[in-house]
Amino acid sequence: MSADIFNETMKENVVNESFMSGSIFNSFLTATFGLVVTLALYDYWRRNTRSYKLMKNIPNPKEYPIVAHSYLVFFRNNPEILETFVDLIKNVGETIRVSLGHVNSIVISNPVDVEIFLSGQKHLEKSKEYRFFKPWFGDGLLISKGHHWRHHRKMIAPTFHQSILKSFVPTFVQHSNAVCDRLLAKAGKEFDCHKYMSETTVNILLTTAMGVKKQPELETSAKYAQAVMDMCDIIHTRQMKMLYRLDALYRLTSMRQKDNKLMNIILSMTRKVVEERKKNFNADERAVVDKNGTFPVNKTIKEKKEGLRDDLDDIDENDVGEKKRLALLDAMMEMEKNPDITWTDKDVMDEVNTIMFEGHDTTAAGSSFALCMLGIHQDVQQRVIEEQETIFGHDMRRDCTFADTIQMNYLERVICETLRLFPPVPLIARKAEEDIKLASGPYIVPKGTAVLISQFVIHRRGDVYPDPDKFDPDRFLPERTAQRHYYSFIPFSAGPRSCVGRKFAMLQLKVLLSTIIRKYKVFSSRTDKDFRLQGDIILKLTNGFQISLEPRTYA
Ligand code: HEM
Repeated sequence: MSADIFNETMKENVVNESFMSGSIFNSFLTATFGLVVTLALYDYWRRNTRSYKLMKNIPNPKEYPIVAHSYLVFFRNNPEILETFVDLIKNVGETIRVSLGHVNSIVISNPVDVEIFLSGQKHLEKSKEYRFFKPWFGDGLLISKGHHWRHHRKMIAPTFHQSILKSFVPTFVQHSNAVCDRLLAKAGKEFDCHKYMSETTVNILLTTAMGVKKQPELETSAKYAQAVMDMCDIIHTRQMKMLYRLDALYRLTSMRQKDNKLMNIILSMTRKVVEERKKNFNADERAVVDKNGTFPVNKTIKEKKEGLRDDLDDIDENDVGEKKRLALLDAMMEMEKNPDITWTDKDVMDEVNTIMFEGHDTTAAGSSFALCMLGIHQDVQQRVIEEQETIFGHDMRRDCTFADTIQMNYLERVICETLRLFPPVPLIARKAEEDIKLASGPYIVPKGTAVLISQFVIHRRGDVYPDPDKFDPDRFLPERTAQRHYYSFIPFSAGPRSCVGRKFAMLQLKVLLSTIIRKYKVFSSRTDKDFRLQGDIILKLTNGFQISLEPRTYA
């Protein structure tokens, strides 16, 4: 190659390169300009939606263009999100607007507003955030809507009739005794009681509502319970973080692979339960024959304030007389066989998955928090044991009966106070079915908005509960309860869509705690100021439910 040709080629290369880099630069500029214009248009659109304009006057934290309030959750982990949320309500107000990008939600914490959304038949649909449960619960009670929900609620609520619950008590006792035996190995040491409580509550559900006959392997129950907790962590992250909300992006993440593995563990366990029950199903053998129809607790139910009554109260009061009654899974098997009732295999699986989750993780958290509280507040524990002594007399080791639980008024107050301070479900959400004016202020909630109701925040309102962080079970003395707005204590939600298992939960908690407390003195080296709370679907302690136990001795 001659020098001239070489120089020419070099010149051409330089020109080409500078042309190339110039065109890359131009493309970059065009793309950046395009992105800025698109984002500006998006922000203009976001601020001009009907929903945004109607909610503009609702107090809210500092809002940035495009991301709006998303920055509040961007770089925060789940425990930090709960803290941020509580601080917001303290600093911004009892009612706040939170906009994650263009998705506007309202957080309400005044009981008069809460009543609007929970009582009555209007706002029964859950907000869009519940859709992340769909692969797990299908159309189960917790997330279903419309006619499907009404039909299922009507069929399932009677399976929690008092006569069925009464028949569960010996099984509650059996599992409570079994966990006490296992806890003996931990006596004198500090340990996390949550694992023990969740194994127990999983096994209780399997052997009561699900009718499993063989005592389940503890390892299987523990694996299921852990998978449920990890899955809740994932769902909570998807609810809070914009990037994980989009299915297309979520599919590309490593979280999705973990999600698949966890769902496998969860669904294979519930599938096995249903298959086994189908093989051994005999309705007559399992039926509870209810001859009495009514129990003394009905007195309390009748005295209950009108605003808090729900279908469970109606069923216990009105569905009386001699009847054969079936527990949940058996009742669903019967419905499936009945040509007059629409009930499919999928309906059975959806409800089993829903109730296995709702029924165990909540009571595991409730009992673990209660044990921590008893360990911290020795004076309260002393009153609990004195009440147990008046009920059990000189036979503190005997099994607890349904009649005993009715006399456990102080223990019931301890459970209520625990659920007030540490509601296992710290937040629920409904979809506004029409434009609604709030009762507490000049605010409009537009149709379609997600209405977030935080039990955690409502239960700690200083104007409703003086010295709100103090653990004081006597707040639940009937005369003190009567002075509060009835939507100011809603651990089980309230109204037509309240927790269908609330009576099951209260009975189980009484039997479990009464059995443990009669066998062990509970201690804690912490105070509740040391608690590191995490509110991902079910309230937990990231630093563990640490307690220690000492066996009680009786003469
Ligand atoms: C301390 C224990 C419990 C607490 C604090 C609790 C709390 C709640 C709350 C707050 C809701 C409303 C959820 C929402 O609107 O998003 C709910 C619904 C529900 N709970 Fe519970 N729950 C407990 C125990 C149970 C048990 C033991 C079962 C079943 C055996 C159960 C089954 C359900 C079901 C099926 C729903 C959906 C009801 C519907 O939408 O019609 N829960 N629970």
